[in-house]
Amino acid sequence: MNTTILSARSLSKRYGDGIALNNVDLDIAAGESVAIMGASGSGKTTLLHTLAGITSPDAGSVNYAGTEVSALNETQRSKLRREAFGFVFQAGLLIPELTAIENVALALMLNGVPRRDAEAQSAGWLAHLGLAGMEARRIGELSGGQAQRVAIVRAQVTGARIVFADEPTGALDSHTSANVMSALLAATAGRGNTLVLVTHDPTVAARCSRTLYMHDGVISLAPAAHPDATPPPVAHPVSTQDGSTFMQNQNWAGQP
Ligand SMILES: Nc1ncnc2c1ncn2[C@@H]1O[C@H](COP(=O)(O)OP(=O)(O)OP(=O)(O)O)[C@@H](O)[C@H]1O
Repeated sequence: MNTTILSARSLSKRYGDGIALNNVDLDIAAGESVAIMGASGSGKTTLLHTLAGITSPDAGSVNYAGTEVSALNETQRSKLRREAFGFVFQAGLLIPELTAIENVALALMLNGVPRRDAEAQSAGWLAHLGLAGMEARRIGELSGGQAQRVAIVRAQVTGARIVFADEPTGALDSHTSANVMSALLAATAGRGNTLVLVTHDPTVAARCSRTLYMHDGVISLAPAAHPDATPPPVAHPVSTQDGSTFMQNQNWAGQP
């Protein structure tokens, strides 16, 4: 649980006169689920994209499992993203013209898996996340929660060691959001992989093993006095399908 899989050192990123990341240091261990909260514009998405090698920092470095991500060229970074990382975003990255199974299988086929194998693996994973019978539906024929579960399957079907999620439950009602979070945690930290997610929702953050707060491009362990950063309730242990449980959200024990 203590093996660092992703670390950032002195990350800085400016957009014009604005500072999106200001000298950020962060270590994330394999198997952790880390929630990033903070006010709008505080730098959460910039941090997520910089950790994932989508955005290049102006200064500082990101290291993934011994690889200096910031030193890779775009082709190498894109290969790393395809093979080691998965992504779940609020609006989804799903292709509406394709069916659920085609969306998932595509991720495998891009990594060289033959179509027949890709579809067989995808069908297994879709069933695992409660989507059996929906394989042939196009994305528009699924509910928001079902579509997000397809996005989760697609993000981790390639064996992603880290899944980055930006507001994965942002468009969902609270009941569906809780179900999608269960699926996301079971498919990532529940399998020993890592989840880094951005959320405005304290109940979503409370399901993760650690919550970080961003203020003006800086990370802290405590929320600002801002309505977006209301402390989450102490987390309940989350059961996985294999009967184990996730850690509680530890930041809140005994904190004001
Ligand atoms: N591509 C860009 N061009 C210019 N400015 C940007 C760009 N991306 C982000 N910014 C600015 O950087 C700052 C941090 O943005 P970021 O999207 O990381 O914040 P956030 O905390 O994720 O916000 P939100 O919760 O609203 O999504 C903001 O001031 C934003 O306007």
